[in-house]
Amino acid sequence: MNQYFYNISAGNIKNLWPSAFAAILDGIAKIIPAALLIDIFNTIYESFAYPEKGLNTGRMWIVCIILIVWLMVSYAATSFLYDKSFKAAYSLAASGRLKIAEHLRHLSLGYFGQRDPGDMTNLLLSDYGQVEHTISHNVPQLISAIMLPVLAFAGLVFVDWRMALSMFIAVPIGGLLLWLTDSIQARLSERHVRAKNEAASRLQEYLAGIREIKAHNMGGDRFERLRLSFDQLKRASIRLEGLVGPLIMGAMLLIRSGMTIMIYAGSYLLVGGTLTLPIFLLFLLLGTRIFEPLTVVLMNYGGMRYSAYSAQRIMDVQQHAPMQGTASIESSGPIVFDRVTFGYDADTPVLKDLSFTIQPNTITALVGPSGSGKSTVTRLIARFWEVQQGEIRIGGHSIRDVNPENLLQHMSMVFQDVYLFQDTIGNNIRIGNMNATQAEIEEAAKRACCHDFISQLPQGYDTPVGEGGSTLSGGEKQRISIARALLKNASIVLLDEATASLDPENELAVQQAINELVADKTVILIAHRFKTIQNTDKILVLEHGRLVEEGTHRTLLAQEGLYAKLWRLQQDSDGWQVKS
Ligand SMILES: Nc1ncnc2c1ncn2[C@@H]1O[C@H](COP(=O)(O)OP(=O)(O)OP(=O)(O)O)[C@@H](O)[C@H]1O
Repeated sequence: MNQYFYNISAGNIKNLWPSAFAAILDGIAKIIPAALLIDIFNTIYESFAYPEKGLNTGRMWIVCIILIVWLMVSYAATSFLYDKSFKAAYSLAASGRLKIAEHLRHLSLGYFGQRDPGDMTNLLLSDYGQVEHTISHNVPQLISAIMLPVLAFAGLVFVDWRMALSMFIAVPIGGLLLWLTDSIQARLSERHVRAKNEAASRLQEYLAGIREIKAHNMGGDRFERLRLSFDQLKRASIRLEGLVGPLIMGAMLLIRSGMTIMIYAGSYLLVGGTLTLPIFLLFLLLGTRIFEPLTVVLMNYGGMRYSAYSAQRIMDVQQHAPMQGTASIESSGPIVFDRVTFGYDADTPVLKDLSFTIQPNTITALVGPSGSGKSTVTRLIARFWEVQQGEIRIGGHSIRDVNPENLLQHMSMVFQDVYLFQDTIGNNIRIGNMNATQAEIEEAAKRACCHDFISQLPQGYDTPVGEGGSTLSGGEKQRISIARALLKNASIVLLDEATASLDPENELAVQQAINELVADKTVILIAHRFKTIQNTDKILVLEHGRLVEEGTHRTLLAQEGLYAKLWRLQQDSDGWQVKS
């Protein structure tokens, strides 16, 4: 139970106090008027039983006034505290979501490779929504449902222990039933969440790949996977409701049977003369009130069990250790790969025993056949993944010890697959430097050869970009990405096929812009077109994740090895054309 509260409060049980306090107050507020009503009844009853005394109107008035004042005070107090509990729930969820999003930023990209994107979206929206609802609605109900019977039992035992016992005797049996079936419910909830995540992932995949699905007329297979996942979700939902529902109904029935037992026992004792009518009425009135919250809680029990699993998933992500490191690199210094072995999956290394040194303020080109590990080298320099063996050092510091934020401050990157955010073009360039002025953004855009096309758009730099940059061409996106890098002006520049998707007209201009960008920088460049790297300071030739050659264009050609072979192949392919 403690773990449950710990989880749903995202590790801070104090967050639940306002709702707990509100719930207890609300519970007491419900009992007091009932007790006062009994006093009114007792006063009237006495006036009939002892007519010589007459009706004690003074007492009646006092009780009525207390009742009115109590109702007003309790209304004000509970609405104030409920307001607090709802606010606590919603702010907990809002800050929790942001905290998780921030935490995710500090995890290595390897972590995301192990999880489905749909799963993460579900976690942040659906799981948090579930927990939010539990804290704002179910936790107050649960606390009230537990506290009320306990307080009532403690009080009623002194009024008439036989009646109190008969009223509460079935409660532990109902609780026992729930406890015994808890593991089944936990398992079914878990399966349901998994099925829901799978359906969300398949749907996301289907929508993201809709272009390919249409282009290749893939309806059948893809649609089948989507249909299967929805089918699985339907079955998991039916199983969850079908099994958990009757169990909860059973527990509810058992608990409610306490009222029947109490009525039976009360009638028996009343007839026997050992119980007075007002006491019997008191138990009858309180009985309906006390078990009401418990019934509501049981109705929502499935949802609460479910949210326990949601909360556990949130905690698991929160407890996943972020990337460590406190050192900072002041000036970039040489980049050293020291016997680095790395695989996205630890059992299949992509880079094997890789060693080389890149001197500061030089341009180093990475070449090699497709899949040889060139992009992986650049991702490791940026510490998107941690290496499994060996060490990468920048300026003498192992990057494992460097603060990841500090490391990335020193790097500008231009990837093959550019992602643009759903924002204006200007703001997408500003990502390079959030403090940049409009003039600086335009200057960077001019140098990256995208100012002209942006200016021709109806809203210029304020033109919104579709999600992922879907409203721009590949070349346009890449130029915007170069503008970002120019704006960042970091000392290490990682260029991954920066000019691959540009038309020949723009390529020259972009090449000039890149030349400006790379001046006095440490540059690691992946370019498939060898003519762009003939003048680089060093070329590293990779094959199957190993460094097979290293030198300048001239020395490598003279070696007549893999580089010379790839160079000749490219020379030949440059002369190819599609024949009509
Ligand atoms: N995120 C990833 N998860 C698992 N495997 C990956 C991932 N990225 C790349 N790989 C694999 O690692 C190997 C090296 O990939 P990498 O992208 O570094 O090669 P590359 O030389 O840059 O290729 P290309 O020239 O085609 O871009 C390939 O076998 C690739 O399939």
